[in-house]
Amino acid sequence: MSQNPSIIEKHQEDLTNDAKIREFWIKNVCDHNKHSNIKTKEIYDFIIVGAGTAGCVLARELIYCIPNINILVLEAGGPDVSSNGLVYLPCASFKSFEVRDHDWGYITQEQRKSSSVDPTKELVMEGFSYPRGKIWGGTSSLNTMVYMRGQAKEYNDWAAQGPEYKIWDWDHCLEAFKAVENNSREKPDETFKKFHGFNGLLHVQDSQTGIYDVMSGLIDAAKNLGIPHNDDFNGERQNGVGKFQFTIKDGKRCSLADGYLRDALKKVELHPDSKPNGFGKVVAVNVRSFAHVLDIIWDEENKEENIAIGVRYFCNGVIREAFIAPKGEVILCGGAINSPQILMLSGIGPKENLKANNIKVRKELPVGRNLLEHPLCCIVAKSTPNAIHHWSNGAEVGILFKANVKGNIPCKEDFFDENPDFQITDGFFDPAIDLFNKHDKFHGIALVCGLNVPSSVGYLELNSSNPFDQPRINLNYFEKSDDLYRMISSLKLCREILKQPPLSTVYDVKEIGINDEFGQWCTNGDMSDEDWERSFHPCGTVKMAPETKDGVVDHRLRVYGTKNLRVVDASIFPYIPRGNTNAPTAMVAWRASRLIIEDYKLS
Ligand SMILES: Cc1cc2nc3c(=O)[nH]c(=O)nc-3n(C[C@H](O)[C@H](O)[C@H](O)COP(=O)(O)OP(=O)(O)OC[C@H]3O[C@@H](n4cnc5c(N)ncnc54)[C@H](O)[C@@H]3O)c2cc1C
Repeated sequence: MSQNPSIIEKHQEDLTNDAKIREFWIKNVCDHNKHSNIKTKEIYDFIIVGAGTAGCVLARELIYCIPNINILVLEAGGPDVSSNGLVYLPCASFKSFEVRDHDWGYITQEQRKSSSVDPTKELVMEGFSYPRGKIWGGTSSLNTMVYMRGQAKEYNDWAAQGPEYKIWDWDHCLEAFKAVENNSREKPDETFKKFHGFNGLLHVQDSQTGIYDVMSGLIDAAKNLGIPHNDDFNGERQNGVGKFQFTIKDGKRCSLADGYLRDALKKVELHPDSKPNGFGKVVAVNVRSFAHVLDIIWDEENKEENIAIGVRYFCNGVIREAFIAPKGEVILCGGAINSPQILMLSGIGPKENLKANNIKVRKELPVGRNLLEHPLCCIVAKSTPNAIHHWSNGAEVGILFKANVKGNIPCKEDFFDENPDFQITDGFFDPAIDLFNKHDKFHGIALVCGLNVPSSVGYLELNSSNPFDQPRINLNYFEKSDDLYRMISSLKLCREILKQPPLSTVYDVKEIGINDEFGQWCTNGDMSDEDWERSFHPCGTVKMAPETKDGVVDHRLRVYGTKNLRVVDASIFPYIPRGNTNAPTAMVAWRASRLIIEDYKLS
């Protein structure tokens, strides 16, 4: 189909601005009847929606493992080369997720609840900005680069959902983690070698700044309280204090676009057509940038079966359609907010929400219902000037332990518990680095407390049937009071750490406050309410589980009640990993590639 060129020309400038795109969409594109003569017919073996963490791994694995196929990758954002290379700079990682061009610009819903501590008090959490990468590499191009997998236990919980889920037990997941990883630790010992991979395309390394004054001060302060040292959070045990490893290579961020997508793009072959003198098929991955997928195209001749045959997308002011070849699949890798949105726009989701938005229900499933997150609160302290290395990526030390459900300071047993549920990540800042944009007047430390196993569960739902409209993101933080008390327990621990030498003695560290309204009860009143609210790890919204247990995809990540349609990204996690979510998502994509390859070869 071709759009009226004058409309496109007129709006060309506006197409870099999200609000304008939405307006343009409503005025010119929404009316499908106006464009019923769409003619473009593109056919691919696989259509991957989203070139994020999962999409990049999947594209690379499929193109190298299945002969003679071609793949279309549709990415709503652009290549990761703009912003003067900002995304590559580890020390700018706390800036890169604020660059509007790379971000979907989501804002969470306001949340109101009565206080668990003082039920007469109503608490209001305003909506806050919720970064998600809209760029090659997706959120791996703007994240903080911490390499953390979580614990064997939770993957075994994934596998415990039924005999067929055994393909997700720790042994299978560890194989996938190792396949993706290329760890460059110097002189790794035998235990390290057992748990790590050295030939994958995702580069992982120790902190490039080494261990320097204030950072080692923080580690010593934690050790003073009896917290054991841990030199590998992805090894035998996860508890303790130590340095993280990072997805960095040669001083530059290694996103999954760097590691995987660029490698996939190297594979280009001309596969001869079977007909004499026939044109060959180009066997390659075709990445189309600024291509926003609107919905799935279904085979209308077999309505009952919900057979996905392609996708509709919006690119350069034109609606296009792309189709899959026989044996092909549509694979959604849009991440935990967008994959459920695309499913719902395509008629797969909770009946009430679809009907409320005039979307025909094809298959009723609890899409968007299991929104899992790691709530974060932040405690801030001043320190002596210039204690931070200017090349630091801001988050280098981790402290993992079991938090106390009654809100007490964790004790020695909690520090040695091998299933920690809490993660403190340091953030060092100085005016030059300006960690949160607000503490620009002093040098200091932020300890970011993250609840790794929250009991509260959120949900997301459509706000409208407009694919450019944001879905409503309801996080339901601290709905269950044990989450709040574990957070309070950990903030109290942070306070004790900050009082310890050498932080208090050598670096003159002094607490300023807890940036969390919900943490007020354990402060001494001297606090600020800014920035408490950041959180970065949404997952679970397209849950992998039996259909009777609120699953949306089965153990092979196929959407229930449909054909030729899978979801492969952080949205399929049935339970949230105890740690960060980039490595687990890449692992899921690698496992999924093996399942897809098996199914392709069998079909
Ligand atoms: C600020 C921040 C810091 C973080 N820090 C860490 C960290 O230190 N360590 C860690 O392990 N994890 C971290 N994470 C989380 C981690 O990066 C993500 O969980 C992970 O990248 C998710 O991968 P994904 O494939 O599910 O989604 P994404 O990587 O978000 O990929 C989805 C892709 O799909 C595209 N897309 C979506 N909808 C459409 C559509 N309709 N049409 C076309 N394309 C579409 C998007 O533009 C995007 O490129 C952080 C996250 C944030 C936001």
